[in-house]
Amino acid sequence: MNASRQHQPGAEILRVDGISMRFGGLLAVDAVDFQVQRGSITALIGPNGAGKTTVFNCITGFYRPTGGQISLRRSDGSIASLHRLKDHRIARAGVARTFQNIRLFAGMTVLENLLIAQHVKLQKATGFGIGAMLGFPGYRAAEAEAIDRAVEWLRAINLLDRADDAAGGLPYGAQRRLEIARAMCTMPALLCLDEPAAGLNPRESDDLAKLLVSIRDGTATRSAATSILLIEHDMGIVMRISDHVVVLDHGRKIAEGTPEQIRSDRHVIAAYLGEDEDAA
Ligand SMILES: Nc1ncnc2c1ncn2[C@@H]1O[C@H](COP(=O)(O)OP(=O)(O)OP(=O)(O)O)[C@@H](O)[C@H]1O
Repeated sequence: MNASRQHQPGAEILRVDGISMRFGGLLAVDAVDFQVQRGSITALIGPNGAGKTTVFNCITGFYRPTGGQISLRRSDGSIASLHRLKDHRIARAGVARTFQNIRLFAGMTVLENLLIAQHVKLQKATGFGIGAMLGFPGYRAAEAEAIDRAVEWLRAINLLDRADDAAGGLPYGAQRRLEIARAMCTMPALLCLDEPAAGLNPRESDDLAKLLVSIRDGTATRSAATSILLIEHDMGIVMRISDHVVVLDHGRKIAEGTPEQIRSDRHVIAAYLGEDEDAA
């Protein structure tokens, strides 16, 4: 599968401008810039401790960056300044994420996990009022839509036959796919995935790669094509599905480009081999 595509310059959905994050005396992220093009898969890679998760946490509002700006350009052209928003507002602005460790509601069913992800949309349908309890038509319509969307995603991740099973009882690879489906049920403009292939066997990794490409292209369900930013250590997946790769080392961006460019970049090779660059 050669998933890489060309993109129009300036069609970015996310712009990260010089963000820095300091923890006491440690500058974990140092003036990092990059963009995510609309309809692309962008991978953030780098050795352990490079600052990838910290950048993610700044984008998704878990940390407020010490410096710099993060802007999300929505499809209507409006811009959300993510560095100024709290995490729940960032989610509402159209950014969904998954975590390194699976965070499903293990005791709830597979279907319930996908419905609960949509509670904000359901609340909105009744103006965050009592309409849900009274069964107002607006709420009923939104509820039917939420179920349809959940079923579509269950089909896309091959878990329709497990809809009523407890999420915690699914095999690990299926739980990872369910997490992604749960994030997609919020209909994000940008999907941020933190090490989605961690712990997967080769077949599960292959399924994941196909799922991510179909999310990018909008062919997984009837929902729109969705831009993806992912942190991933599995270089097989990164090189196979990414349109653009950004490489961090010691909190700084050391390279970016297509998978082919990154594969042969001497700074990247040196960082992964742990060599002193001057000696490389
Ligand atoms: N909350 C925090 N408080 C203090 N230091 C932190 C905090 N979070 C991260 N760090 C430090 O910031 C640096 C970057 O960590 P980060 O987790 O962002 O790296 P990473 O590239 O995601 O690494 P990995 O691939 O191992 O997950 C590390 O030195 C880490 O110890």
